[in-house]
Amino acid sequence: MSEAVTRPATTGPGLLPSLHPLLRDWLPRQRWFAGKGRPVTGLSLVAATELLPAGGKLGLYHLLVQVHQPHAPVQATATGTTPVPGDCYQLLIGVREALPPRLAPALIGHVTGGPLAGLTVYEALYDPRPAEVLLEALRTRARIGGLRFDRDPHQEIRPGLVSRAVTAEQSNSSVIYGDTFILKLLRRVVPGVNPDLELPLALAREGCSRVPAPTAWLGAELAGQAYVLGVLQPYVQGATDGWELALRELAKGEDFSAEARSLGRATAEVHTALARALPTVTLGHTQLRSMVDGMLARLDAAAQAVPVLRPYVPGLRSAFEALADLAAEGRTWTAQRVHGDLHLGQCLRSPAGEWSLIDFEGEPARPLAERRMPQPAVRDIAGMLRSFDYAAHSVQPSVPGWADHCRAAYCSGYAEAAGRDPRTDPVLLRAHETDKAVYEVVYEARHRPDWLSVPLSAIRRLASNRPT
Ligand SMILES: Nc1ncnc2c1ncn2[C@@H]1O[C@H](COP(=O)(O)OP(=O)(O)O)[C@@H](O)[C@H]1O
Ligand SMILES: O=P(O)(O)O[C@H]1O[C@H](CO)[C@@H](O[C@H]2O[C@H](CO)[C@@H](O)[C@H](O)[C@H]2O)[C@H](O)[C@H]1O
Repeated sequence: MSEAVTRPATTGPGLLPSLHPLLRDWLPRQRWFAGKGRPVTGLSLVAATELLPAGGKLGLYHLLVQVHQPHAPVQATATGTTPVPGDCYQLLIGVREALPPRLAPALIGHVTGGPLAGLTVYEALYDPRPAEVLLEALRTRARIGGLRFDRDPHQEIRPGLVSRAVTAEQSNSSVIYGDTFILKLLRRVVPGVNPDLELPLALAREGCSRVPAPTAWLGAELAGQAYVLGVLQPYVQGATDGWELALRELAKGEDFSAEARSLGRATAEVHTALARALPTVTLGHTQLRSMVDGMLARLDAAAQAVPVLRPYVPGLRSAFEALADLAAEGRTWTAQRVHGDLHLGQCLRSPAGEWSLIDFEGEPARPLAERRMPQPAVRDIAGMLRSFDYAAHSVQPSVPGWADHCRAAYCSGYAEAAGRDPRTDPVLLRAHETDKAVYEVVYEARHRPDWLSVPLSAIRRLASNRPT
């Protein structure tokens, strides 16, 4: 194993003031920027680490930048609504005299003053040389300034793997190395244990092969708090994600239920391994009441933010109250760690037909503590059921019964592997599907307004308690 490399931090005095106007304009335009719709009034530098000095042909800075926005967003949490301070984002900034044409889409701007005056700054992750610097730091378990690069001592990283960008729509940013590894750099970062690393590591310890085992990771220690900043994992070569595959089959009018059934089995295997690896709890009346209160609070916050939801609020509330009623009668449920944002896009099918699950970050907008709480496994099942519905509603002409067949097959596959069928608890399932559809309404209103009609059609069904 190679020795850990330690280099001092260089925080580049005056760095942020010179980048400030450029980043202020550039940040809100990024797909992963979570504070869309509110002006950026200022930025502050949380940490800056020089990875390559700007004096050379290419300068490279790792930055953690806090973004100030007016009216701190109010987020619905399990217990109600909580104001959130300015979000902190991870940036990898390259500095060159001029950008080669292939990097034109990565341009952030030209610096006019300060230590970088006259230079061009750009988003460096998709430039092979900076991406190589990150891989090499992971490979050698480097310590650079406050950054900590680490890796599983049992997994080797070959030096010199060539990088390429992931072009998919993402909440974070990823780069692929030689079709061997994929590195995800988290964009909006928060202190604490991140489930995107925590759960795959726990699953690897359990010997669960449905989730790529983390090879290496990077983090930082800031003001006594640990941050996870990125995870490197094996790249599933030639994989197609479930969303793409489902749309392909839909376009041909083909049934997808055999795949849905194996996805159900894969989900159940992951849940079983998670329940073995990490603590489970029993949810009684008090815990259920607080879970339902969280769902109600998220619904209220969603209806405030997206007015078109308002007529459905009474019907949607009844889905949640029905669950609280069962708890009041003495029913209990088991809760465990779950994926938290499972949908077809989080499922990868290898050319051999094996399904893997990825992206255990949970719903990015939720507080970390909430994402790490044990929850009924049906939360993930509800996410997948919603996803079949999404796929069916996103094509024209629609294929009658397609989503219903997938949903039924998925539940059957789950039951085969887990020994329990989620359909035997319809009240729990409806409440979670409703919570997910409410989340999707907010997500689409914020990120893809053209898609709003997709979750809204489910909202109408769930509010009137109609079957699919
Ligand atoms: N292990 C992997 N093998 C192959 N492709 C992957 C792997 N992990 C992620 N991907 C690809 O990268 C995309 C983004 O990954 P994901 O973890 O979902 O990021 P985000 O949190 O930004 O949404 C996925 O949709 C998938 O296409
Ligand atoms: O990017 P993430 O994987 O973190 O998830 C977010 O974006 C998803 C869309 O890219 C969003 O998923 C919704 O749309 C999907 C189709 O594009 C659909 O399959 C999902 O069922 C639906 O929820 C997800 O909710 C959001 O957290």
